[in-house]
Amino acid sequence: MTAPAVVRPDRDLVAAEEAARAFLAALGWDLNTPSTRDTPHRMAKAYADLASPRQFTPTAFDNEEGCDQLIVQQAIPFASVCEHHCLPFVGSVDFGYLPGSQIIGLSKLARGVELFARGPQVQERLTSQIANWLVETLRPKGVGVVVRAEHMCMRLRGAQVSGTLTITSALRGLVLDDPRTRSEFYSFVNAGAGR
Ligand SMILES: Nc1nc2c(ncn2[C@@H]2O[C@H](COP(=O)(O)OP(=O)(O)OP(=O)(O)O)[C@@H](O)[C@H]2O)c(=O)[nH]1
Ligand SMILES: [Zn+2]
Repeated sequence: MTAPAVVRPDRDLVAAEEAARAFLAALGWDLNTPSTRDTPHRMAKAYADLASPRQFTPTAFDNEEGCDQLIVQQAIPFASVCEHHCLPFVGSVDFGYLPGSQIIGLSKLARGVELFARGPQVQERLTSQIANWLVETLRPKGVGVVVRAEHMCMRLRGAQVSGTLTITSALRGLVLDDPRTRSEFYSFVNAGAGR
């Protein structure tokens, strides 16, 4: 299992802190108060955290029960960073897959979301990376991923719209090609919408 290409292993927290200090000073911040003295350090660490997914093993099991129905997990929360403005976008992921010879440990779906969310992203790429990862890891008969997110770069600045959700999807295999499976996937996803 490979880490997403967006995560840079060569990060330099000392250089990031110095750059944060120069950046905030250039914007007129007073970095000499007791409260802001350590802000460049905190800022460097905070952004590094946002680009640091926890690694894990995507444990899979033989599909001994011969499960041939969709396995769905709803509302996996995530936080990512818009690569255009370096501001967060936050939301949730709904997953569904039609198993082949293997099923995946349920917690690994949430961990897989984090793996791709923690780094500079656009929502469309995040969505398809999650779907492709499940296809490569599990070789299921089909996969569906729906991502709902609010982008802080739209909420806090620019367009300044609050509560707008962007919805993206990536369907693979039978979830894409078989109308009955696709419709069943969306009925699960829509049943959880608005929660
Ligand atoms: N497709 C896509 N666009 C995104 C995503 N995150 C942010 N953007 C958009 O990236 C675009 C960047 O456009 P620019 O015109 O270069 O930036 P800007 O002048 O700051 O634009 P405004 O946000 O409209 O003020 C904006 O429209 C953002 O809403 C994303 O995940 N997917
Ligand atoms: Zn943005």
